[in-house]
Amino acid sequence: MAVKKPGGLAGVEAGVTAISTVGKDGRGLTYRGYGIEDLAEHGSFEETAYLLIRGKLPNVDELTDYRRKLDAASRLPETLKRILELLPADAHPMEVLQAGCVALGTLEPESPQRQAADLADRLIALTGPMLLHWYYFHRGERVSETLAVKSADARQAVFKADTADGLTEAEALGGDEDAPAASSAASAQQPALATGPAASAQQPAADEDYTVAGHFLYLLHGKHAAIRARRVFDISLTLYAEHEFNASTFAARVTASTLSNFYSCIVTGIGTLRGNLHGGANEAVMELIERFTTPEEAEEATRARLAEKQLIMGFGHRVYSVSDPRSDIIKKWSETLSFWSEDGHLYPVSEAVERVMREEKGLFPNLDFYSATAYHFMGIPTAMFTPIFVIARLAGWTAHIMEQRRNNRIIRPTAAYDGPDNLPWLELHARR
Ligand SMILES: CC(=O)SCCNC(=O)CCNC(=O)[C@H](O)C(C)(C)COP(=O)(O)OP(=O)(O)OC[C@H]1O[C@@H](n2cnc3c(N)ncnc32)[C@H](O)[C@@H]1OP(=O)(O)O
Ligand SMILES: O=C([O-])CC(=O)C(=O)O
Repeated sequence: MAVKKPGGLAGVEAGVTAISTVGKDGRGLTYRGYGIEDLAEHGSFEETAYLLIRGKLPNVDELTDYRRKLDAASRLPETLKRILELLPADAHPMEVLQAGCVALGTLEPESPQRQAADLADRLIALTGPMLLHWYYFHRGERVSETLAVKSADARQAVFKADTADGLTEAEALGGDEDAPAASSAASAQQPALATGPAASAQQPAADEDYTVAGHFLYLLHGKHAAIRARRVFDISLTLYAEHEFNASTFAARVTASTLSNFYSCIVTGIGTLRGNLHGGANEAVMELIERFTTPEEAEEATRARLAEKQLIMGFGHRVYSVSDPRSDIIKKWSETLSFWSEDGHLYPVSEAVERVMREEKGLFPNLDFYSATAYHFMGIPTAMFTPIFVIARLAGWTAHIMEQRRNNRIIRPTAAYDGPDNLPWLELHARR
């Protein structure tokens, strides 16, 4: 008998939400009524996280306070550092985050004084430092201690550089560094950088210049990153922040529906995000495309893989049928970053894979596809791509956990049984 393809709950309306809409007309995405294009172009990740968790965009004072709060929350407790240091160097980074999250839950448990929104802020601020502390500890450094001291000065310098009068576009795009590797193409095709945290007219005072994106890149590289990298990283966090009833969010809601605690919901989310059909796809994309040096090679290999019925990671989507609007945004930024990267050829290589997927399968790239090269061009190790997704999605998970708790009923569907029936009892000695 042929095995039926599982339904995977496709098309099933499994609940109600006021947090986001995905795939209206096959392509749209909104967070609490705001279009993803506006959030990515005009907003920052901190504004997005605030919006998702607190239900409204922050005003100037609220944003200043929120950045200050996240900055203060980004210091790792000593006990947590020691726990992270005990984890093996070859542990999976997503398990490091799960372990870190569980450990934090024992050190700073949920309570009436420490509720979901505050715990989410703490985790959003602390997930990057947790990952990088573990990562650098095994390379002989205790990064979060040394760099936390330096970072206050660095942030001042970054702020002054970003807002200084007379900064040319090229200087602003290049931050404190180099010229692009392919400058003529770069100046012709860069998306505008005039908005967002670096250039916003409402930029808070220098000591509130903390951003999750800037802090992560600073801790990773040990120096402040170019403005363009901080901006693109920030945009990617906004794009990754929320996506309705995707698998990890739904899993977190299932955990919330049993009245479990906040940390357990988040650990569920991290475990579900890890798989290659979901968040793990951005790493799988990188592992594939970095094998190719030319578009022709990529095209040939993609066709061969499709002929073998292999999946090409970073393509397709359960809900979008026309395109993933987040992909259009991150694709442009990946191209821009490619001009400054020694590995810039990976952008035309990616385009070649996209071309074949459209031609052969009618499939479009999802957010994970061009995020991979965007992160790679920023010098981020591939193993950190999915953990970065966690930092962003903490905002969406939290919004959903809070929503589930506000109007809860345990999530417990039924299954159609197709196993054996009416078997006679077998005594122990009679079993084979
Ligand atoms: C941020 C995110 O998490 S986005 C998702 C990231 N995941 C990936 O990129 C993994 C690759 N993509 C996939 O596996 C799927 O498209 C998913 C998991 C995203 C969606 O899965 P589903 O909605 O169940 O789609 P389904 O698997 O039924 O695909 C429909 C058809 O397209 C094919 N298809 C879908 N995606 C791909 C792909 N990436 N490569 C090749 N073929 C594909 C399927 O094989 C299937 O073909 P069939 O009808 O001949 O069996
Ligand atoms: O919605 C989904 O199934 C997967 C996705 O794109 C996301 O979680 O961002």
